[in-house]
Amino acid sequence: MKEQPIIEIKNLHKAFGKNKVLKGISLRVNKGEDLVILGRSGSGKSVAIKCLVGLLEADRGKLEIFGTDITKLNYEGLNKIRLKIGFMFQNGALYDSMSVRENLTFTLKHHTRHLTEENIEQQILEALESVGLQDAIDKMPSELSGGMIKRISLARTIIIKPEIIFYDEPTAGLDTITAQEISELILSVQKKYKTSSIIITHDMICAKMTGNRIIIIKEGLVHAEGTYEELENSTDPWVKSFFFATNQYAMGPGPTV
Ligand SMILES: Nc1ncnc2c1ncn2[C@@H]1O[C@H](COP(=O)(O)OP(=O)(O)OP(=O)(O)O)[C@@H](O)[C@H]1O
Repeated sequence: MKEQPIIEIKNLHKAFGKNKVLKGISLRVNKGEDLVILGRSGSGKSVAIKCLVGLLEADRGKLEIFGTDITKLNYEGLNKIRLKIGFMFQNGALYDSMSVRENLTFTLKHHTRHLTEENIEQQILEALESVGLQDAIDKMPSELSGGMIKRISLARTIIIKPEIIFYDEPTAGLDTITAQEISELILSVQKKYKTSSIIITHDMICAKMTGNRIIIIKEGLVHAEGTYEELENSTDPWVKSFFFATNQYAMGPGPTV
C-alpha cells in the first residue's frame, strides 16, 4: 500500500496582483523524510510554505498536512494543525525581554496544557541538552551570540515534539563553521526525534547534510528533484549553473542563473 504523505502539495498557484509567484508547484514529504527546497531569492519558497500552513491563502491547488485538506479548515482547525508543526525561521524570534527559560516555558505552555512545573523544567533541560546549551537557561537573548540564538530557537522548536519541522534558512547570517555546526545539530535532532522536515536554504552544505531529497524551484515551478549528488551531477544546464553559482558565490561572481 502506498504510504500516506505527511505533506502533499499539488498544482499550487499563488499570485500577488500581476506577480505570479507559484505556477503549479507539487511536492510531498513522507514520514521520516527530510526535504530541502532550493531556489533563487524570490522564487517563491517561503510563499509555498506560508500557503501550506494557511498563513497565506493559495489561489488554487491541493494543500494537505497529515491527510487534512487545510483549505477547508477554519481558524481553530488551522491552529490545531499548526500545534503539531515546529517552525524555525531565520530571525529566531525569541522574546528579548524573557530569559531562555521563560521563552521555552511560554512555547511549551502554549502547546501543551496541564504540565507541572517539574515537567516543564525537565523538558526545557532536555531540549537545551539536545542543542548543547543547558548552561544558557538563565541567559537573556541579548547575552547570546547569533549561533547560540539559532540553537535556542531549535530547542524551542523541538520542545513541542513536532511531527514535522519547517526550517526557513536556519543557517542564515552565520559564518561557515557555525553554519556547519547548526546543520550537524539539525541532523542530530532529525535522528533523535525522528521528525520529518522541510528545509528552505541557500546554504549548499546545509542542503547536502540535512536533506535526503532536494527540489529546486525556478520561476514558480519545481525545476529539478533528486538527491544532492544527483543534482550536483545533473546535465541540465540551468541546474549545473545554479550549483556552480551557489557554491562559488563566496569566491566571486559565477555565470548568470
Ligand atoms: N505578502 C506578500 N505580498 C506581496 N508579495 C509578496 C508577499 N509575500 C511574498 N511576496 C512576493 O513573492 C515573491 C516570492 O517571495 P518568497 O519570500 O517566497 O521568496 P523566497 O524564494 O523565499 O526568497 P528568499 O530566498 O529571498 O527568502 C517575491 O516576489 C515577493 O516579493
